[in-house]
Amino acid sequence: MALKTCKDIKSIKEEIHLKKLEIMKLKNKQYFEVTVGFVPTMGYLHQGHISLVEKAKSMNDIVVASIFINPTQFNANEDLSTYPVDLESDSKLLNQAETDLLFLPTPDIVYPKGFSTYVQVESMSDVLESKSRPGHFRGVATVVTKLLLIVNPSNLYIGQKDAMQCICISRLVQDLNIDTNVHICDTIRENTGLAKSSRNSYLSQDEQQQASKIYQILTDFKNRISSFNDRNHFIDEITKLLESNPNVKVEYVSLASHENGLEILDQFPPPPKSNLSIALFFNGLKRKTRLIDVIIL
Ligand SMILES: Nc1ncnc2c1ncn2[C@@H]1O[C@H](COP(=O)(O)OP(=O)(O)OP(=O)(O)O)[C@@H](O)[C@H]1O
Ligand SMILES: CC(C)(CO)[C@@H](O)C(=O)[O-]
Ligand code: BAL
Repeated sequence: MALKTCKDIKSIKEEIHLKKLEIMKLKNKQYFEVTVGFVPTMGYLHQGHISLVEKAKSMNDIVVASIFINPTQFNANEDLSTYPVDLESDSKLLNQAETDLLFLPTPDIVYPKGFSTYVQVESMSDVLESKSRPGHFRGVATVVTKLLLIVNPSNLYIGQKDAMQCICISRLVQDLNIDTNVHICDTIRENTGLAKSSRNSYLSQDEQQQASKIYQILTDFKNRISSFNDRNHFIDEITKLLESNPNVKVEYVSLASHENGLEILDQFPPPPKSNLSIALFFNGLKRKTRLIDVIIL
C-alpha cells in the first residue's frame, strides 16, 4: 500500500483509526491488539531514519512516521531556517520501507495561536547538551509529548546517536504515564564510521571524511581505556586528538552513565555500559556544523 500523508491532527487520527479497523479484519485481531509503531523525525531522511522505520515495521501492524522541523528546539543562532528539506526523497524512502502513514504538520498546526503549555524534564536542565543548547530539551520534550498524544503509538523508535534525547524521551514517557514502549536503536554509520546525520549534508565529501575521525577516535579510546588511570587525562587526550584538526572545536567529551540520566561520572574506569559521547563544531567551508556521536563502553 502506498504511503498516505496527513497534514492535520484530525486526519492523521482518522487514518490511524481506519488503518486499525482494516488490520483488525485482515489479521483477525481485536482493536486494542493492533499495534502502531511510531518514528518521529525532522526529515531529510537517511538510512539511520529508515532503520528505525524497518524496526518499527518488523514489530508492529502499522507504521507511522512524522516529519516536523520543530521550531521550539532550535535556539536563535541555530539552523532552523536552513535545515535541509527534501520531501520528495523522504516520501520515496518511506514508501520503499512500507511506512503506512506520514504525519507532516506545519508549525501552526503543532503550535496554534495562543499555545502556552510546555514540557520540561527537570533533570535535563543542567546536563551537557542543555548547557550548550539552552531550551533544546524543553522543545524536544514538548513536541514529542504532543506527537505521542496525537499518534498514540504502542511502540516508539528513537536513535541512540542522540543519547541525551533518548534519556529525555524515556523520562517523559515514564513520568507522564504515556502508554508507549520506547525502543532505543543502534546508530547507522557511513562505511567510514561517520554517524549518518541530516546535518552531514552541510559538509563536503572531504570534510565528511575528516569528520569520520570522530568515530575512529571514540573506538580507539574505548579499546584503550584500561591504559588510562585518570578520567580527566582520558578526556583531555580525546579532546586534543579531535582538535588536532584545525577545523574542529570540541564542545564536550563526556563519560556518563545512561541509568543516571547521563550524569557525569567521577568513577574511572567507568562501569560497563557507560556512554562515551562527543559534541563538536566542524568549521566547514560552507558552514559551521554541529556533530554528535556516542559509543557504549
Ligand atoms: N545514524 C542514525 N542511526 C540511527 N538513528 C538515527 C541516526 N541519525 C538520526 N537518528 C534518529 O532519527 C530520529 C530523527 O532524527 P533527526 O531527524 O534529527 O535526524 P538527524 O540525522 O539526527 O538530524 P541532525 O543532523 O539534525 O541531528 C532520532 O530518533 C534520531 O536519533
Ligand atoms: C525527536 C525529534 C523528531 C523531535 O523534534 C527530533 O529531536 C529528532 O529528529 O531527533
Ligand atoms: N536529532 C537532533 C535534533 C536536533 O539537533 O535538533
